[in-house]
Amino acid sequence: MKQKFYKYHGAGNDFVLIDNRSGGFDVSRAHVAALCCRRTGVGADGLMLLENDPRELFRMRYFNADGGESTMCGNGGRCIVLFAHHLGIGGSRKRFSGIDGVHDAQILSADATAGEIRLGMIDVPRVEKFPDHYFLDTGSPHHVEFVPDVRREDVARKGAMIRRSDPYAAAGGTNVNFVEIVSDGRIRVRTYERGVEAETLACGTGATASALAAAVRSGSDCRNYRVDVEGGVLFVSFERTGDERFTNVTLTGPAQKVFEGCLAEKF
Ligand SMILES: N[C@H](CCC[C@H](N)C(=O)O)C(=O)O
Repeated sequence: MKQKFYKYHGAGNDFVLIDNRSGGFDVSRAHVAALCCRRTGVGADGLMLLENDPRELFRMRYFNADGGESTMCGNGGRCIVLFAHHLGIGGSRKRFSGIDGVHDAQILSADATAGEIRLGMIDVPRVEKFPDHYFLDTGSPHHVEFVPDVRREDVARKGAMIRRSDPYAAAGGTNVNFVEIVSDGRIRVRTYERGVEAETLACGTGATASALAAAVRSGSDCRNYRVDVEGGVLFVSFERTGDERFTNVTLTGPAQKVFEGCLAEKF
């Protein structure tokens, strides 16, 4: 039987989605990378499988465009919630398991193609501060540095250099975010994504990391951030306990179905 696939994006971060509840999808590195290839495949920043889970509504597995299974994807999390909605799985609130733990999501609005989704992210117990950057894990690892004007940043070159530098190289690399403070509670972010090995139009865990780092850096008591990214606008909210512990972290933003299709027999 031909394998159906679906294409979604969240603020321009785009994904191939597969309903793999019956199992059997070929997750070899070569097959996933071939599907994500923008010239000879479907083309995407990543691929996600929706699978059965023993306790939660479903399980999300995330693979980067290089074919490797990876850590949490925030934009992907919002897209897979809309995908589950389109498959008739669960109601407006959905609880699913990801590689970093359980996520509670709420569909704020949705129609047959688009939706606005609020995604619960994991707690962030620590934000590491360095002279010229921050490092934190919001479900994926993020290097965050603040710059006067993100539009002037050579994200491709600087991002690749930092992503492969020590100490990140030995730990499997990191995503790299360049952040401009627009005002208290508003930032502009550009992200070089590990596993895509390029700048993406948005990175959900990166937008989240950038907002938390901006809160630590500013010392303000702002708890809600608007994050302007190349592909649109995301919103991050959180609670702070102590100086650097973040809980009730949420990432809110759009998810959009683009098309669906069937893979050719041999694909
Ligand atoms: N490339 C990331 C995973 C996807 C993150 C991004 N697409 C998001 O929306 O959070 C990594 O390997 O750490």
